[in-house]
Amino acid sequence: MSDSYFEARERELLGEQYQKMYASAQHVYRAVTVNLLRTDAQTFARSADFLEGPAPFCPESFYLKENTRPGRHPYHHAGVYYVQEASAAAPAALLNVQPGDRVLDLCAAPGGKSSQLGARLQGKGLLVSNEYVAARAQILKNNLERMGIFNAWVLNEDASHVADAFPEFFDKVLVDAPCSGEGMFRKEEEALRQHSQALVRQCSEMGAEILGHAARCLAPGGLLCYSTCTFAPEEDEGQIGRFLSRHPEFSLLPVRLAAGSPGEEARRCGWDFDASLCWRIYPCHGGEGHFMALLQKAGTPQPGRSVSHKAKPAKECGQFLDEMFGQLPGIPVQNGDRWYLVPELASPAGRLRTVRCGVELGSVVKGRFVPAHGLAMAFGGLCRNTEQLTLADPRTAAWLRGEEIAAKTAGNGWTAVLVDGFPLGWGKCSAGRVKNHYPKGLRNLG
Ligand SMILES: C[S@@+](CC[C@H](N)C(=O)[O-])C[C@H]1O[C@@H](n2cnc3c(N)ncnc32)[C@H](O)[C@@H]1O
Repeated sequence: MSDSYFEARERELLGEQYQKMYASAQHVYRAVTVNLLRTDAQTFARSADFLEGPAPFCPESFYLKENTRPGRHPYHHAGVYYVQEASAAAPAALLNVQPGDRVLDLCAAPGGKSSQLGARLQGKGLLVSNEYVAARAQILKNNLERMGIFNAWVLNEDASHVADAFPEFFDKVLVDAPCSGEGMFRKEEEALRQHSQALVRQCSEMGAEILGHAARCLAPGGLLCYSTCTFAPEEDEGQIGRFLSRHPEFSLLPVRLAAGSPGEEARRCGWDFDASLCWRIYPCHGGEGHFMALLQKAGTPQPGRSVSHKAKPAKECGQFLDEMFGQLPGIPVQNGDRWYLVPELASPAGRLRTVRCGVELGSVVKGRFVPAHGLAMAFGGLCRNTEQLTLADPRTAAWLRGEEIAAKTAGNGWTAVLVDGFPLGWGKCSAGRVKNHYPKGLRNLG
C-alpha cells in the first residue's frame, strides 16, 4: 500500500499500530458466504471440502483453502454460496433480518450483502435491492436469481427515487456506500491507482446524501446499517457523526464482533458522539477491511402496508405450475409475453425502474409453457419431476459443461436438475436422456 496521502494519514492516526494493522498483515484471505436459504452453516461446513474454516465476522462466512476455484464448483452454480470477502459479510448480519421483514439494500450490486439479507428472510417479507449503475443492476439480478432469492424486487434507481416511493416503509435498511475503497488496495491495484484525497471527499458527500434518503424510507423503530470498505475518517466515523447531528431521531447501537476493533475517536472529524460504538475490521483481523455502524430510528413500528395484485396466470402457465409444484408463494403477474411470480408486498407497477420483481416463471410459446431458468433456481428443490445428481456423479460436471446426460430419476418432460438437492436449472427428459437447458452463458467451458 503506497498511496502517499493514505499512508501519511493512517500513520498519523494509528501511530505505532500502523505497521500491525496494515503492513505486517500479508495474507490475503479468500472467503465464501453460505446461502442460508439453501442450507445451514454447519451442514455446509461438513459437505464442502474446499473450506479452511469459519471466519469470525458472521456465522455464514468461511475462509477458503488455497488454490480453490470456487466459481466453477457445482454448489456455486446452484447458489449454495456466494464468493465474498470475509469482512464484507459482517454488515448484513448486523441487521438481524427476520422472516417477514421489509428490507432495503440501497447500494446492492453485485449482491453479496443482498443475498445474505434475502436468505435471512427465508422467502417471507420483501427485499428491495437497488443498484444505481444499470449494468451492475443486471449482475445483481443474475446473482439473486442464482441464489434463489424469490422475494426480491431489483431496482435500478437513484436513491432519492427509492426514498420518494417508500416513505417510512422498511424495517431494515442497508447502506453499503460507494466509497474510496481503501480496503480493496491489497486485492485491486486499480483501487490504489484511482485513490486520492479528493475521491475521499467526493465519496463522503455521496454517502451523506444516500444516508439521508435511507433515513426517509426507514419505518419508525427501524434499523439502519451503514458500511464502507474504506478506512477514511470522513467516510466512516466522521460520516456517522455528521448523520447523527442532522438526524436527532436516530441513535447509535453498539456493534461488537468476535474480531475487529471499536470505532476510533480520532476519526470523528470533530463530531461529538461515542465513536467506539462503531466497528472496524483491518487487514490484521483476517479481512480486507470494513467499517460499520448500526443506527435505530426512534418510534414504534406500524403494521406494514401491502399492495395486492389480482392476476391469474395463463392457462398453460397455471397448468404447468400446478403439475410441477402445486402452490408457490407470490402472485402471478404478466408482463408482455412473460409471467412472473411477484412477492405479495411488492407493487411493480409505477415509475420505478424495475430490473426484476420476484421470479420469472416463463412464457407461453406456440401454446406451450416454457419455464424460465429463474423458476428452477428458486423452486427446483420443490419440483415433482427431478433428475438427481451428486457431487461425486460424473454427470454433474457434464451437465455444467452443457452436455446431455442419461436420465436416472426423471420422468419424461421438463425436469429440474439437482445436485445434492440444490438446483442446476431445467432439463427436458425423453427416451432416457435429459436434454440440457442450463443457460449457455453460465456453463463451465474450457
Ligand atoms: C460498495 S458497492 C456495494 C456492494 C454490495 N453491497 C455487495 O455487497 O455486493 C456500492 C454500490 O453503490 C453503487 N452506487 C454508485 N453510485 C451510487 C449512487 N449515487 N447512489 C447509490 N448507489 C450508488 C455502486 O455502483 C456500487 O455498486
